Amino acid sequence: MSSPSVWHKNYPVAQGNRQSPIDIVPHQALHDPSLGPVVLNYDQCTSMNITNNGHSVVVQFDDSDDRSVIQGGPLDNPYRLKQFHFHWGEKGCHGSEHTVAGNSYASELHLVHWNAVKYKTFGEAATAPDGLAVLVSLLHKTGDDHRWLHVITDALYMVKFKVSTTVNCFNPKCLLPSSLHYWTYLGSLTTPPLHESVIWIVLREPIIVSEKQLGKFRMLLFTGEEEDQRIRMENNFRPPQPLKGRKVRSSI
Ligand SMILES: NS(=O)(=O)N=C1NCCCN1
Ligand SMILES: [Zn+2]
Repeated sequence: MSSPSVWHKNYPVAQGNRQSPIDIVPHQALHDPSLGPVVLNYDQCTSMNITNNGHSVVVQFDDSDDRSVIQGGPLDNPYRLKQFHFHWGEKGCHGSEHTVAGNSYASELHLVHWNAVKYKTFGEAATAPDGLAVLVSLLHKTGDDHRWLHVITDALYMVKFKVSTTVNCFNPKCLLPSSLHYWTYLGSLTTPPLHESVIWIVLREPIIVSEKQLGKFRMLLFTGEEEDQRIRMENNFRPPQPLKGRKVRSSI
């Protein structure tokens, strides 16, 4: 994938008014008492496979019905879970896309949902201003393993190259922190085509992961087995973008 600094050449919206990620400044966020809790109804068995798609590792879900949805919070409809994926760095505490008061985390989990009430397909929703909702878990590196992340990190060796393997009955609720307090703002996809179609819901509390678990993400490759070059998949994060007058609201 090309560098974020040149994306605007092919995707002028990269310099738009609601781009993501952003730096979240907690004391500048507006507490909005009308913001209710986000409600997650993730059916256990809609996960299907884990894929190295050449720029991240993605767990896909069966989104043919409303078994796994998010609703409430800033959302006017239930949004259907389609996939989750991660962004990470090459070392230390860099790798998240959103930052909090200028501080980045080692990695960031994106749970991608689409508004199947208003739109017929994910593709259609992905170009609509209220089409997508992405729930974010920030991954903080300390010493301890995350007890459930190992289910994903233990499968990564099977998708070292750009391939896919099955993942059954994985409920991503286990990758969220105990508190569902969040910041929310209107933004975009953080990868091309950078559509300005995402309602972002960033959970305030990070989850704790270990260096060993992060290391397993970093041994993934951007390249396929048949390619001569072996390019490690790391630093697949876009840096914070200008706020352009947007307001970030807080649930608490
Ligand atoms: N990092 S992101 O904003 O979630 N970007 C995405 N691009 C395509 C499909 C889903 N998500
Ligand atoms: Zn993402």
